[in-house]
Amino acid sequence: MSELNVAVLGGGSWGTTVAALTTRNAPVTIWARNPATVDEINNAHRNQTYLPDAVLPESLRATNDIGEAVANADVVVMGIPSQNFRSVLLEVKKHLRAWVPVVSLTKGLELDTRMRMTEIISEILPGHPVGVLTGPNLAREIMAGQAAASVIAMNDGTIVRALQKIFKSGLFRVYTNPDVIGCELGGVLKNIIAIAVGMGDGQGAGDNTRAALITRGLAEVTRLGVAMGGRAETFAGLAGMGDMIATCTSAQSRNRHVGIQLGKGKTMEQIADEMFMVAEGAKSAPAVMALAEQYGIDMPIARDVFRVVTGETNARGAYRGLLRTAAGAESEPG
Ligand SMILES: NC(=O)C1=CN([C@@H]2O[C@H](COP(=O)(O)OP(=O)(O)OC[C@H]3O[C@@H](n4cnc5c(N)ncnc54)[C@H](OP(=O)(O)O)[C@@H]3O)[C@@H](O)[C@H]2O)C=CC1
Ligand SMILES: O=C(CO)COP(=O)(O)O
Repeated sequence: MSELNVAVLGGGSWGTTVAALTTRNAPVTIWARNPATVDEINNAHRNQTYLPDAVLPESLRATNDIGEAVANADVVVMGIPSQNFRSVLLEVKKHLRAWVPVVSLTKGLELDTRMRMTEIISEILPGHPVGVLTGPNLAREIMAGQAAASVIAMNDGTIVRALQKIFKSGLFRVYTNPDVIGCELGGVLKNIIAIAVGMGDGQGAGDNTRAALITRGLAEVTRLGVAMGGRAETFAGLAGMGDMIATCTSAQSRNRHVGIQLGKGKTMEQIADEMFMVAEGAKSAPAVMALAEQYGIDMPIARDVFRVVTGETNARGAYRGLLRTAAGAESEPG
């Protein structure tokens, strides 16, 4: 057992899962804003809303006092959706000791600024080591005891190895990677492609179509990711292709679910009304398109998802449009 105290912020599906996994290696306090969630984790060792079938470790302590969670933390883990990330981090800043590493679990961009979560951390907490934990990691499956692999990405080679030891366990293999930008963008951008795949699946598209969308999707995600400073090989690894496959093919994916509902003819408003969990791809699509324009990258699949989630067209129209696009060389966009 490590002596490092870990604070996980966010009592949703993934925050709770990472907190539960990490109790195997370190003392963990999870902060959730909802007192009922805190009470349920502390007393019933469950989080029924987000992880209905899971029993949580008794050693996992929950609080809704952010200061209590963070003041003695040696590592802070942020499991907060991207549009709320900054406001929670500003609260963290009031209580955090100097130089404590901050790890993001979040797979989205801030809409107003187009910033990655690690950029927000560096802006608000300058000097703190910053990393991401990311990969093909569907929360419920991991809580059900299925094996999975993930990547902890950080620039500092010494700290990243210490963090690897905190997060890894028998069925949860954690690899290190120095490419923070590539790993983070792999997690963000695959969500948009999962919506596209869902849109096809919702309209009854075939397996060949799904494979084509995933492959061409990965190509456009890689082009933007490399232009923004990520390494091409990262997008062929767990944080890129791995997460793309899991999210684009899983019945558990919220982003793919949004796509399926769009494919069946529902509007984003109807889907959002019926969903209580976050689907980051729908939120981040405008920021992704703005970045594609800024970096001069053609992203036809992401563009169609953007047009559907913003109501400019519907899934049927977008799908027909994709089929009308003339194909060039495989190495080219389109
Ligand atoms: N679920 C998964 O399998 C995986 C998710 N991720 C990523 O992890 C991030 C978190 O997602 P996930 O846990 O799944 O989301 P969920 O939708 O399951 O839960 C979101 C959580 O965030 C909390 N929250 C939202 N806004 C605030 C706020 N302002 N202050 C405090 N808490 C807040 C919610 O609290 P409340 O309940 O009170 O509303 C809830 O506990 C996302 O970026 C997602 O892409 C990454 C890998 C896997
Ligand atoms: O990031 C995830 C799996 O790695 C979770 O995907 P969804 O948010 O689409 O459920």
